[in-house]
Amino acid sequence: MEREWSDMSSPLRLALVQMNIEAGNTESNYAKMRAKLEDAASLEPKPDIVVLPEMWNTGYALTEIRELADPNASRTKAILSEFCRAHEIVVIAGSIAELRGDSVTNTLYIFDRTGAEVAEYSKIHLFQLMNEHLHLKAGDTPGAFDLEGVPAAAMICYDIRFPELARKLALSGAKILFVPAEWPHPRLHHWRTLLQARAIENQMFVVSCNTVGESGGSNFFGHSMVIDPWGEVVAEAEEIEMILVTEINLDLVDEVRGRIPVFADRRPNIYE
Ligand SMILES: O=C(O)CCC(=O)C(=O)O
Repeated sequence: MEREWSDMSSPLRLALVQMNIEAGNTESNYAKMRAKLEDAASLEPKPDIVVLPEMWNTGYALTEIRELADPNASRTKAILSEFCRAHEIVVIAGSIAELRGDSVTNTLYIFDRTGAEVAEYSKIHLFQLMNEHLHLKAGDTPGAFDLEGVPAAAMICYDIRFPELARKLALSGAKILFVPAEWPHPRLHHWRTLLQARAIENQMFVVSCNTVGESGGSNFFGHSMVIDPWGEVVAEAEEIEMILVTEINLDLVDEVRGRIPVFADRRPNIYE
């Protein structure tokens, strides 16, 4: 019998595609992504959700990003929607550089098992250290969405430095936070600590998918991670191209929230 997503007692099988991205070479990146998606779909057992990293279509080729970005995400949407429908898999489609009118956004799409687009989220906090603010347009809407009955949310890379955004998403009910990223050396310590902190303080699963290897002059360390609502690392990738596979049970969110009632104990009238 087909499993109901709203049946939280069933484990969810996750596959995180940690890959190297060739900055500026969209053809190579689309071809590689298609091959990795097929690899993920052929895993036994088949994953429920496949997660992709940040800006996988272009990498950080920011000075030529207008020419490279996918106009209205149409190429990306066609490929991913068809993949999801064919394999009955949900895809958290990392993010892509998308041309919208005169601007380029760093936008994440989510497709359900029928291939329907569930939600989109554009990165709210642009990373000045890598000049994102000079080339990209920031989003202004938090990424909360419903994944076939599961309250979920997304942030992109640098966004995880902003606990107030994660808290807002948790308060909206999110039990699982997806974080596509292109997070480079030397800040592995920040990456691991911030992801664990977001999981602990909000008592939710954090599922982060990073890129790996040299790209556009930066070195990305991988270490994609799945962290449970206690802050325990359920799975962590190495510094190589790989698909990180694991299972989670969303029941744990309610259990942890029941044991330490952080949300009930908040006193927002004092600090908000
Ligand atoms: O915050 C960081 O250290 C890395 C962020 C980043 O690389 C990004 O947002 O693309």
